[in-house]
Amino acid sequence: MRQAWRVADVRSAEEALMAHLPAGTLMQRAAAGLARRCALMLDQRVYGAGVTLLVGPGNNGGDALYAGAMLARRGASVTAVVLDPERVHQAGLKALRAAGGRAAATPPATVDLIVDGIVGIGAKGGLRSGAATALHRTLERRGRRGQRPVVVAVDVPSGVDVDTGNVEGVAVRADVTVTFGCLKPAHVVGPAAPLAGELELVDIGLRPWLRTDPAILVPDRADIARALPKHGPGDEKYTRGVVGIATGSATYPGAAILSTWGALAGPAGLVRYAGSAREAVVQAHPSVIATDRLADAGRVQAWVVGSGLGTDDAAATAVRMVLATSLPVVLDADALNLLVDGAMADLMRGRSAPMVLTPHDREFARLAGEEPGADRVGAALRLAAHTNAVVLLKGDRTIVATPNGLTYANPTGTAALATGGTGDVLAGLLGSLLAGGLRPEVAAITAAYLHGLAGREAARHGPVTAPDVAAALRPVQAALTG
Ligand SMILES: NC(=O)C1=CN([C@@H]2O[C@H](COP(=O)(O)OP(=O)(O)OC[C@H]3O[C@@H](n4cnc5c(N)ncnc54)[C@H](O)[C@@H]3O)[C@@H](O)[C@H]2O)[C@@H](O)CC1
Ligand SMILES: Nc1ncnc2c1ncn2[C@@H]1O[C@H](COP(=O)(O)OP(=O)(O)O)[C@@H](O)[C@H]1O
Ligand SMILES: [K+]
Repeated sequence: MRQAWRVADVRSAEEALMAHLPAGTLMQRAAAGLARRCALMLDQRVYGAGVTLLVGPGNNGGDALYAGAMLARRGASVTAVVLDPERVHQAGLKALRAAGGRAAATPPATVDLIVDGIVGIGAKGGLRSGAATALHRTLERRGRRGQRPVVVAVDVPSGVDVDTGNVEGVAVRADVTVTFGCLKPAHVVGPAAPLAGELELVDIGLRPWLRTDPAILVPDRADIARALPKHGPGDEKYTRGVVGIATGSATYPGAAILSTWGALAGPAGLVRYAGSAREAVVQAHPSVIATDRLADAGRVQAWVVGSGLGTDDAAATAVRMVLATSLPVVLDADALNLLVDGAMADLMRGRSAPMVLTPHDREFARLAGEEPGADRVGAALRLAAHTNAVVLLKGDRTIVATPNGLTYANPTGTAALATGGTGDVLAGLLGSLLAGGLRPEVAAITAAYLHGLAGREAARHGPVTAPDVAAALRPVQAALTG
């Protein structure tokens, strides 16, 4: 599990660590890691390479200057575009000059590599106009072979909000971000996350000094493989768990087919369907046991209710019946819209069994009374605390937040999933994982992770539809569990 810490926690840890080290040690460690990655980005052809440092007024600029000095010593032609000469890191600039580098007001003609040292964890808002102009000008330059310059961001891509991952205004889009000590939220959530490009974490000895809980957890393949239930010779369908699906309708049978499809790709031993799309579901999935009425559905270990259900009386009755059980529940799409009703919301808040709400931004706004806004993690945590449910807030980097303050971010998102019906597949899979006995937050992040992998897998074969995503869920799990 990768972990991200907020700026205040990083600063406290840095202070504690620095008290034990000679001045400047941390910056030297950071710069060495940065220079090593820059050389790699130049395919180790450092001699003669055109390197432009964009240098802001703080320590982020200092990192860039020391790394630039190391590259200059290896024969690179290094130019520092200093944005605020009065506040530049003087010792760093001196080191660069001593190594044969130079400072200039504008970038040189040839730029193979841009080092973004404009601003790091001291950033406020989007890039200011001077920095934005220097960035754009440098990006217009070309390298020795006429190629566009590679962009390496120092710590974070400049211009992003480090604690929330929000981006307002101009920000750097990096090919690689070399960060120090630990990841920060902007690397893993919000519109900032894709701007970081590939992430490299340089160990500067900070980890033992990070004494607070991380703000965000990011699972990797091994975490997800571990979380998936293992089946053995003693298992039969009921021990694996049964998932009940109350989605879709005669008007929207597709939602029912897609959510049962997602459920069938999960660990549950049996999928039951209850609703007015019964015939269509059985035709599409012969292994599903289907009834018209929820009351006749039989025993399950978890329910999925919502997508394609509509918001009429029958839909409200289905949601109420599911909420009245003491089973884990996934509330998706129309179920979320019905929760806006006060009595229904009270019913939800009064439950003690696990619940997962799976809103996209508009559903979130209806439920919470406002859009998730700039701080998506904060917004998801507030809704989770208010509803006493795990909240899976969909997006490019889907967030899972728990009522007791834990946050996960999914790293496998892909824009290929931004197509009708993929959310239904996700809800079904999530229900199957709940029925399989996973804790709700683990089920939620596991579902999001697998769903993202399936989206990526489906996209390898062309434009993606929701059935493609459902069909890819099994092969991606097979690849994951080996
Ligand atoms: N503190 C430490 O021990 C270490 C810090 N390191 C580096 O130091 C950085 C933090 O340095 P600082 O605290 O000096 O802060 P920064 O270098 O991130 O920012 C400093 C200044 O940038 C300007 N600025 C803020 N927002 C801006 C914007 N949107 N557009 C243009 N300019 C803006 C402000 O004048 C601000 O004071 C880290 O990100 C990392 O790169 C590393 O050297 C590792 C060790
Ligand atoms: N721009 C995007 N990039 C990556 N993933 C996205 C994007 N937009 C939506 N998604 C994902 O696609 C899925 C869409 O779900 P949802 O909005 O409920 O669609 P539907 O109701 O059509 O099934 C979610 O898993 C969401 O995280
Ligand atoms: K930066």
